[in-house]
Amino acid sequence: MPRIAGEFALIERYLAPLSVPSEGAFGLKNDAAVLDIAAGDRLVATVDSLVAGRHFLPDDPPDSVARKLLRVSLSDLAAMGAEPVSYLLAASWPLDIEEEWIAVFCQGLAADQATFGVTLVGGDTTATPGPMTLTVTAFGRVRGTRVLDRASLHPGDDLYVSGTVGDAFLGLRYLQGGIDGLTKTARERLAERYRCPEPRVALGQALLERGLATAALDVSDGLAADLGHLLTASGVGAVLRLQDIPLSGPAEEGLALLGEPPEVVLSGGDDYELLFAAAPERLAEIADLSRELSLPITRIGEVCVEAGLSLLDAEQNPVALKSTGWTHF
Ligand SMILES: Nc1ncnc2c1ncn2[C@@H]1O[C@H](COP(=O)(O)OP(=O)(O)OP(=O)(O)O)[C@@H](O)[C@H]1O
Ligand SMILES: Cc1ncc(C[n+]2csc(CCOP(=O)(O)O)c2C)c(N)n1
Ligand SMILES: [Mg+2]
Ligand SMILES: [Mg+2]
Ligand SMILES: [Mg+2]
Repeated sequence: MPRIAGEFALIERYLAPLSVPSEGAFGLKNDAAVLDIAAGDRLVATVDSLVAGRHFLPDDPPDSVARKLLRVSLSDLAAMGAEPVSYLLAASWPLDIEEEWIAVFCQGLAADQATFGVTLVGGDTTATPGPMTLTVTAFGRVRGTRVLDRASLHPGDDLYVSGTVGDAFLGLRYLQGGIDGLTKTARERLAERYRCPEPRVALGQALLERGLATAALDVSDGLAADLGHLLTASGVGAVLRLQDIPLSGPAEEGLALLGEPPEVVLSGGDDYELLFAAAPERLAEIADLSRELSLPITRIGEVCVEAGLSLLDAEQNPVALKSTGWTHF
């Protein structure tokens, strides 16, 4: 007895309703989607896959898996300064998946489509004998020719990060049974930050529109590793001040219970915060933007001429990192 009514019944029942706002999706009944793009705009495209057991936990709630899936791609659009528009979904469902799982997964997509103003325009459905693998290709737009990129850092630029760092990493450690004694508030907050990142879409667009950032990216692998990508792209180095790295209360609680030093948050990853550089004279405008968006934006260091990343503690002593971030191989 198949657990699923059938491939096309699945598409029609759960996925086609998500495509309704887009004429070019043809109700998910055509060979491909047709995307409108206004004269003078440019399309920004990004793709990321999430694999069960590798990017999310197999028992994570299906609606939060959907939201994380969409949000990690929206975070890449944010890092480019783009406005999210639409997305494709390629889903490889395990052979024994329950239809109810997919129904709740699609409710998560619907909720985030409303939150971020995006529409499903197409995709692909397969079954797999392996772990669930979900891929979103997201499309965004920018007006004109400029985007935020990774390669325009200048020595003397300030480095900033949005939000707080390390919550998702500590959330994963907690969900894997690795932190005992967290308060209920901290447990909920850290788990939520792991399961459902907040793509900084408004921040990315504002940085681009106001010409504030000289380079930007979103932190997925780990702040230190991702900063390394920025530095390499521009052929410069950076100094980071450990005491300025923004930590949430729950993250401080988690670190204290683990007995681990604060610098572990720099390599944890899954933050999906924006890391960007700006000329020192833009400091006040960045503070204004932070207030406008009700989003902390913290200055954590400076770009320098000497290559490499140097991390300093409160006494200006160098701190060595055991790892800079996540890599798959
Ligand atoms: N298989 C691939 N084919 C083509 N380009 C790829 C492939 N894998 C990665 N890239 C490109 O390499 C660059 C770095 O990819 P990466 O996945 O690290 O970026 P990201 O999506 O910002 O980070 P993350 O995947 O950790 O969220 C991107 O420009 C991406 O498009
Ligand atoms: C169950 C589980 N174990 C480990 C991690 C940590 N992790 C996996 S991939 C990745 C970088 C971003 O992915 P990618 O580079 O593939 O886009 C990170 C930080 C997790 N999220 N879930
Ligand atoms: Mg990627
Ligand atoms: Mg990215
Ligand atoms: Mg990565």
